[in-house]
Amino acid sequence: MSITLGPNQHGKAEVRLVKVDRDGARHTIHDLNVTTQLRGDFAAAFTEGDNVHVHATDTQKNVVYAKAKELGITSPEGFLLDLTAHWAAQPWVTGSVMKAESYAWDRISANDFSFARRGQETRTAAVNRFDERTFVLSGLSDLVVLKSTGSEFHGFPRDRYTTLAETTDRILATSITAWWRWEAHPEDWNAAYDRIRTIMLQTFAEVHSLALQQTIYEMGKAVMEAFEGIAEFKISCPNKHHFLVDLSPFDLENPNEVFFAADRPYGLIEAALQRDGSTEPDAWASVPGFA
Ligand SMILES: O=c1[nH]c(=O)c2[nH]c(=O)[nH]c2[nH]1
Repeated sequence: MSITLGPNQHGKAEVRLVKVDRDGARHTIHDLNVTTQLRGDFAAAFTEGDNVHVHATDTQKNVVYAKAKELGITSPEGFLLDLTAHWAAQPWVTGSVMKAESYAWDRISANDFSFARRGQETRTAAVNRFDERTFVLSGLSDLVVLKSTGSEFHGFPRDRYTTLAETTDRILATSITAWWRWEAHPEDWNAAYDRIRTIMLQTFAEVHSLALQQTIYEMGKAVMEAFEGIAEFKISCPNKHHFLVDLSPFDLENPNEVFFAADRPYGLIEAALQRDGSTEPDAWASVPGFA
């Protein structure tokens, strides 16, 4: 009996790429999850552990980031064709498969550099009756927003464990989960929801952020200023880090254009805002994570 190696391929899966086109003040973003796989004369790596032909998956990842900078992205198909052409020209490669998921973002009103991810969020509500008292909570979850500039983070303490560089221009991105408690009901629940969502998005877009902490506080404050009937506002926001890719090994500059969108770990910033310091712990008892 002989065992032979059949079809095989190797590559990097789920390369999270965010490319910001910074042509003037109005930015455009491309948010892709790219998977690359090569086929060709690579059998020896499987059968012998001989890597002499292997295009390392790490190299394949680097090509994704470098080509995003060198050639730009106009469509997922166009970008994948560019990657395919690159690999077709390399030795030992006889075939490949390049795949991408593309996440769509809508511009937040007229803002030049703030976006909300399309079609992700959930509107939430909870009515909790407790000892003859009825509490109404409204909220939303998974409202994903990103601004490609207008965000800084510096001035934090440094000690021997601190490695984070200070920045005056970074991507700020988060997925908003928020709840608010109504002390007085609005006239129209649906209109109130739409308005609150808009206020949160506008505030995210317009506040020049010195920290995600500041941004989420300002969002809650703006909502509570617009709706006197809201007595408490609670918000939980992961800081979805976007790391600038170092393209200098490829002799490319990267002036805040090509980013690695990391999924974990993430910062987690949470806050509760209260009108006149009032809180009703019973009202929150049934909302996980928001006790
Ligand atoms: O907006 C931020 N808040 C933080 O508390 C923090 N910590 C960190 O590493 N990056 C950031 N960003």
